[in-house]
Amino acid sequence: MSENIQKKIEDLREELHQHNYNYYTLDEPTISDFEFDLKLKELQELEEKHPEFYDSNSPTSRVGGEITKNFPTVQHQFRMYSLDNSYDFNDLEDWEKRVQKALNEPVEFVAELKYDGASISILYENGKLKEAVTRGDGFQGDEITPNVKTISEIPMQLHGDYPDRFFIRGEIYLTRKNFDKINKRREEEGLDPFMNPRNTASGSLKIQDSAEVRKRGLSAVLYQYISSEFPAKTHWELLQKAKSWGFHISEQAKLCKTLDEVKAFITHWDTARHQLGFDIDGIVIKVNDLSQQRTLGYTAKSPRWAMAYKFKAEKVETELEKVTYQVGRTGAITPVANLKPVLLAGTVVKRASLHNEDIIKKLGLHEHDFVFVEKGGEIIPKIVGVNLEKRDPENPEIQYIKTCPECGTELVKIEDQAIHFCPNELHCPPQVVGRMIHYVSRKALNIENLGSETIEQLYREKLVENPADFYALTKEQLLPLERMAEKSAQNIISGIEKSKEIPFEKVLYGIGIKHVGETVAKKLAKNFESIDELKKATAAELIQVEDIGGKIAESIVAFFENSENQLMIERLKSYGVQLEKGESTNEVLSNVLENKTFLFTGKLSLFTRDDAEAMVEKHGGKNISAVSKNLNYLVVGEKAGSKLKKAQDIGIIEILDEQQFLDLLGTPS
Ligand SMILES: NC(=O)c1ccc[n+]([C@@H]2O[C@H](COP(=O)([O-])OP(=O)(O)OC[C@H]3O[C@@H](n4cnc5c(N)ncnc54)[C@H](O)[C@@H]3O)[C@@H](O)[C@H]2O)c1
Ligand SMILES: [Zn+2]
Repeated sequence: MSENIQKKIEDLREELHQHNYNYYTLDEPTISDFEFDLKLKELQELEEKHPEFYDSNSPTSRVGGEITKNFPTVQHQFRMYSLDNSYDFNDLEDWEKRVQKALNEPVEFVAELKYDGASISILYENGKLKEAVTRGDGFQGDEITPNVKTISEIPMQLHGDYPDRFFIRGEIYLTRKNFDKINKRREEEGLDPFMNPRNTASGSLKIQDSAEVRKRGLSAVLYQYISSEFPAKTHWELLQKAKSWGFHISEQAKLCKTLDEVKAFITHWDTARHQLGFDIDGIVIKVNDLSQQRTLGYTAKSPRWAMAYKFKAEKVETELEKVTYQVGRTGAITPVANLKPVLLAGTVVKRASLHNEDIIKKLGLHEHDFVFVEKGGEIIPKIVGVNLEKRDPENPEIQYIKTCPECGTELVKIEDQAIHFCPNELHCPPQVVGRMIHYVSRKALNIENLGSETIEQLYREKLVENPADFYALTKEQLLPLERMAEKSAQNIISGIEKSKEIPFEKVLYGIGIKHVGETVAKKLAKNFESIDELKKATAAELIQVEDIGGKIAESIVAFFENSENQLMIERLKSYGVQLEKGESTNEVLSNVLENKTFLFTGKLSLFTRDDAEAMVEKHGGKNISAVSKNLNYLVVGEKAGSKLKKAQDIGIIEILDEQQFLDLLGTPS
């Protein structure tokens, strides 16, 4: 019996650890927050009943995030906690009773919107933004100051009578408008859209290049002042002060004298939230008086003086009109449920994604079923169940299609993948267009002004069918297209012309050989002088190249065996596209670093990481991505964190500062 319970507890812990990792580190949760919270609660109850299985590492007693290897690690001077959750008024009333009992005096609350983003702690010294750190595991976080400085709502310089040194905490989030913008751009570049604003905001903060972060257009709201001394007696006053120093605080925060006022606030925002331009996942209720907060204190994971009330995802019932199938630009088939329009979470929903055949089978969908639709963390709502009572027994089960709805080719299903594909890569219309969109995208041939809509039009007019056709286009052919002005036509033509200067490795990525992404293309370009050399290589030879496995090798061979691809390559060559290595890619300055491996960590000030890595290569060395016994040199900038520690532990790795690295190259700085 107790063995069973122990196993159950351990399984739940393991499962929740995995979900934490998906959510906080990968920014790609696989279950809804509600489901996550249910499991956490189940674990909590089991642990309470069985204290013999206590573990301080359990997801019930730790904040779920972690630090990453990509930024300097900073210890939090004041620990960052999570919040206790409640999903109904009963839980909330229980919390209030506990608070009243502990304090035994009147209590006021502040109710605030619970912004759905990523938490941040920012240190200000003498009115200047000094350092911004993520919550991490609550004890230490990633120092991401340059990224946070790109957010215009976070002041670099305060005004008014601010204290000399304090921390301010808040949430970094994305407005729905900026989220849509990002996804529109991704779509134009042929990339998959991001799932939801929360995960995108959190993921954006982890980008290494702050110029790229700036483009994301993040927002911030600040909601907690922390220091060893407080310039006020209540949380509410602190918020007003923070505002006077220049911080963006939530306009909707409300001082509530009673729990009833709090409940009214919650009820109001449960529906009004859909009119906000950003996502909130609940309401946070805090005890206003700071000395009362101190009396209440903290549990292992959360303050006792605060409680989150989380909104449940709204669920509605509607009729399934029919299932249609979309063919993506990579040939992947997505089944889509077309629904009788219904109002859900403030928007009219007509479609829901069904993802793949397995999901349809799992739901056991029949034609014209009445289905339950929910809007969880995802952009597209999802079908979560069927109302069997309303099913007409005459209606047959949904049969998944066997052939491509766009080109009629028989679909294939790749082993251990749930998804069906149309294998007709070269002639299935969405795939043909997808390939051309990929060719012009920023990381490939970077042909500006040639967007996906224009490419679709050109394809419809039968002016282009593969990337080589771009080079035969004339301005006269472009001008009759819808919404095409003289100037934009000219820009497209010059953009195409300019792409002839794009280096070989990018062209190699752009021509769209399956499984050849940016990194593989770079590796190939390094090992083969020209496309002709690459074409001659056998699968066995290709596998000799670092990072090229059997799957990639076979795909490369198959690409060049195809006569249409051969023709396209010859045409690209005749137009002057770079199909062999230019001088810049293999520029060698010396071989002083031959057989030596390098890794850079911390904040570099003499050069950027990209430049440093390029220098290593130009002098015959190699960059590797992790600290291990195979590493010869770790070059450390300011605030190096876990990598430095690990290198010191291994003991045999030479640790250099930036100047010592330059000395090694014999380059005067
Ligand atoms: N779906 C999954 O796989 C998965 C995995 C892990 C966690 N989660 C979700 O994340 C939650 C746990 O995350 P958490 O520990 O960040 O807790 P939380 O999100 O429930 O609450 C704490 C956080 O709320 C934020 N917040 C927003 N507005 C605030 C305000 N006005 N005042 C104070 N804080 C405010 C802060 O960032 C704070 O750290 C779970 O409830 C779960 O729903 C989901
Ligand atoms: Zn097809």
